[in-house]
Formats: sequence, C-alpha cells, structure tokens
Amino acid sequence: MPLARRHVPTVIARSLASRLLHVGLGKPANLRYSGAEFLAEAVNSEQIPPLKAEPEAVFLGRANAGKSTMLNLVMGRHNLVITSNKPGATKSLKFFRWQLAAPGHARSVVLVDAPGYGARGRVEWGTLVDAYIENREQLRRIYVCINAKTLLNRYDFSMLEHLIHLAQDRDGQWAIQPIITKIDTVPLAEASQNIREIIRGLEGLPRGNPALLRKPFVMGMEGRQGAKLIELGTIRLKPPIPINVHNEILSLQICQQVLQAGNTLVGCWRMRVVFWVHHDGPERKGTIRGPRREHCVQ
Ligand SMILES: Nc1nc2c(ncn2[C@@H]2O[C@H](COP(=O)(O)OP(=O)(O)OP(=O)(O)O)[C@@H](O)[C@H]2O)c(=O)[nH]1
Ligand SMILES: [Mg+2]
Repeated sequence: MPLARRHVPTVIARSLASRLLHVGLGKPANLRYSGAEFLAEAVNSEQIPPLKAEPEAVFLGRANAGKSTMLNLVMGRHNLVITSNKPGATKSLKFFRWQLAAPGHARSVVLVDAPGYGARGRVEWGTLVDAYIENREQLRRIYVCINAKTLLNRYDFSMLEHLIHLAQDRDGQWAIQPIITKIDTVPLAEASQNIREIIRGLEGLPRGNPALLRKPFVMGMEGRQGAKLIELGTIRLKPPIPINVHNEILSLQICQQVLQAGNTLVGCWRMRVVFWVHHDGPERKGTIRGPRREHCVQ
C-alpha cells in the first residue's frame, strides 16, 4: 500500500495534537493562520532588502532538495513559491511574510527561499547566500533540506560544516535545523535505513556547537495538488529507528491531521517555525531549554 494511503485514526491524532499544542507551546491552540505574501527578491547582495522588523528563517539545500516546496507547505499555499522538477529553479533569494494570529497577539516571520547549492548550484548564488547569512541580524533559523533519496552528500556536509563554523561567532543568534525531505520517494523498506544513514552523517559534524540541532525533521508529500505531508506515523520502520526520529515523524503526521481539522488550528510544524524564530535569539539566551523544545511529542 502506498505510504500516503496509510492512516492513523484521526481521533488519536487529534488528541495528541491537542496535547502537543498545550504542552509543547503552553497555550491552547486558538491560533489561526492569517496569511502569506511575497515581499521581495534579491539576485545579488546589494538587492537584499533590509526588512528590519521581523525575525527570519531561511531554507537551504542542494538544488531540487525540496526547499521551495517546504516553504509552500509551511505557509499553506500551493504555489506562492515557484517550484520545479528541474534543479536550479530558484535563482535568487525570495522573501515572504507569513503571519499567524492569536487572540491578543499576532506574530509574523519572514521566510526566505534560497537557490540550491551543489553540483547544480552556481558561484554567484553561493556568494549571495553567504552575504545574506553573514550579515543578517534578524536571522534566527537556518533549515537545511537533505534529500532522503540521495542522502547527505559532500555538498551538504561542507555546507553544514561552513554554517557551524559561522555559528561560532554568532553567539546563539541562529540555529541550524536539518530537514530530511522527500521521504516518500524512498521505497518503504529503505526509509528507516536512509534516515539512519543521514543521522550517522550528521554525527560526523563537529561536535559541541549548540547551533546545530541534531534531530532532523522528516517530511514528504503526496500528490501534485495536495502538497501535504504524508502520514509516516503508521509505517513500521525496520529496523526500529531512534525514538527521536520517530517522534518527529509522528509529529509531522499529527501536523497533517491538524491542518485537515481546519483553520482554528495550525500545524505543529508551522507553530514550531514561529515559536523558534521568535524565541531563539540572543535576547533569550540562557532561558532556552535546548533542542528538547524542538520536539512537540515526547
Ligand atoms: N515526491 C516528492 N516530491 C517532492 C517533495 N518535495 C519536493 N518535491 C518535488 O521535487 C521537485 C523540486 O522541488 P523544489 O521545491 O522546486 O526544490 P528546490 O530545492 O526549491 O529546488 P531549486 O529551487 O531548484 O534549488 C519538485 O518537482 C517538487 O514537486 C516531496 O516531499 N516528495
Ligand atoms: Mg527552489
């Protein structure tokens, strides 16, 4: 049976969802997603817009890793961000505002799509992304998308090494979160093996730097129209994968259920983006509980 067809009873998913929305974020989920808009584009470093007001998160990854798709998914839009099956589709930095409203307060973040690196990348794209990361004061999170099928390769590894190196001078300004993408493109029998292999690869990175969050998110999607997260929670992964990864998979499966439940709830994943982006910064140094908070379902 295809991965996407496997379902966990909605009732279980909802009760877990409501638990994580209470426990994970300390608030009932009377939140609503209120919009996403394109703000600006930069093809070179001079064009990077200042946009000082809101915190930012950028999506990096090899060309075709699924960065733009992730952005659409997070913002709840099918085609606000242009995607393509041809590597090298995104050729500039693209800035989007994504808003979340809750009674009493509204939060917004700027999410940034970036051109891909690796064999299909270009030197000028690298220069642009470097200029952005090195000078962006409001940057709070760097998501690094790793294709589940092609695994962590030398380009991913050296990008992560580079980011960890940069993070040393940033005093906790931003954190690096790996995301394993396109898990649905890997045959079921190989999914857990690939996840484990990527995690093993991540373990080879320099240790001792808290900027790297070592527990990757795992995601996949189904259907051209759907662009929704597949339900990995019911897959029997063999051999058993580490519990932390399982938690992530489960939380993504819950996320989809929450999204399906309507506009009164937003997905755990989306909330985490906002939550981290707002609380992950030098201003909160010392009060952050660390990567545990990354995982809504414990
Ligand atoms: N099956 C499947 N396809 C995906 C997934 N994520 C992205 N894709 C497809 O992969 C292709 C590349 O996705 P993009 O989001 O454009 O990738 P990107 O990393 O932004 O690529 P560049 O802009 O070229 O660097 C598109 O055809 C997407 O529909 C996924 O989780 N599962
Ligand atoms: Mg893209």
